[in-house]
Amino acid sequence: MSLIPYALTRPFLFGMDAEAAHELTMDMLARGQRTPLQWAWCNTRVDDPIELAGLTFPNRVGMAAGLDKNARVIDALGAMGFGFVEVGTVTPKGQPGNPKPRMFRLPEKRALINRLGFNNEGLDAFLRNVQQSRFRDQPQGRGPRMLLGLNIGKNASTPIENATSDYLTCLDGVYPHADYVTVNISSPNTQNLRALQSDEALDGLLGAIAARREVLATQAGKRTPIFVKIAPDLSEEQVSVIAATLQRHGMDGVIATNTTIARDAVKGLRHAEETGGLSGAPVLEASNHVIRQLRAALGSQFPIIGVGGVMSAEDAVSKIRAGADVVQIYTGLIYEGPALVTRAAQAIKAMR
Ligand SMILES: Cc1cc2nc3c(=O)[nH]c(=O)nc-3n(C[C@H](O)[C@H](O)[C@H](O)COP(=O)(O)O)c2cc1C
Repeated sequence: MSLIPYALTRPFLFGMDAEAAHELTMDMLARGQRTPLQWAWCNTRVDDPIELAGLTFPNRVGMAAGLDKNARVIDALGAMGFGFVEVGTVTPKGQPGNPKPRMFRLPEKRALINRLGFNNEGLDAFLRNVQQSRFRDQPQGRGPRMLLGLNIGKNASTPIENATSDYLTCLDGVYPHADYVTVNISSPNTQNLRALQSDEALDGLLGAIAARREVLATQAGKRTPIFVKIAPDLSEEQVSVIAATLQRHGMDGVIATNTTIARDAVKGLRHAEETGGLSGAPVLEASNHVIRQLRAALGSQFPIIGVGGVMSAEDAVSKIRAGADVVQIYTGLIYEGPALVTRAAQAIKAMR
């Protein structure tokens, strides 16, 4: 168990602007990781291994993308007991993202709205950080190690017609270093990005990615699984077309879902009308609905990573019941702290 209860830390962090609190926490995690300070937030990793997409996940709770966009604190997050940690979204070149303020708390609904816009230091810095992480050095004989997912996107300045080229640049870079790669086509904060989820665009993008993966697999001598991350704001028709396209191109899994642009659940609240993606409790049902549709369309064997609104152990269980094989958390970590990781992983383990 961690030494400092999050109940003591949270009021301090919530007293600050949301992005400033994020930056402060990231700096603290970066300084403390791989040192005795890590005891402040570490949890024993729940041992509940599962085979998925040819990988052994040590348990079924992961860190969702977007918290650690530059892959700075992989080891700190690993110490929280996650079975897998996804970092990024990284873009080929560094970029500042949207003007601040661009991250808002809606505490009445345990939610966040963000329009960060893939602020990150770019692929080279990202890969240097990934290579400095030490989580793969875990001694043998202590169960399967944590897995690392690397999440890729496109620069804001790249016209959408050239998006494929950005994804391929990132894929080339991250491929040898990833346990899995996530193709993020569902952020609401990069203009037209979500249009890549539509039939022809998706077909073209995934065709190119699948072809490049064959080349990379030969070069690297390993076949790295590729997951595709989708939005919750899709019709049933769109979900079924996406499901068929993923299978046609031999993708290894789907991550459902990203943040939502819907606001019905938060109407009237302070910040509710801010532009961006809404995450946390209000997105749980919408995400679970997409997961149920995906499971029906994809059959029982296709890997589904469920994400969106996991704020409690019960929410994590609801995602598995909806058809997810494993789950990820972002906003729940902000509201509940690292102890949620263990609680969720234990509750899922108890379902067996
Ligand atoms: C501040 C913030 C930044 C995010 N950045 C990314 C990102 O860069 N790439 C990505 O794939 N998802 C990103 N996400 C989406 C999360 O990974 C997740 O899919 C979404 O927030 C729903 O999960 P949650 O309700 O547990 O937060 C971000 C979410 C938040 C709150």
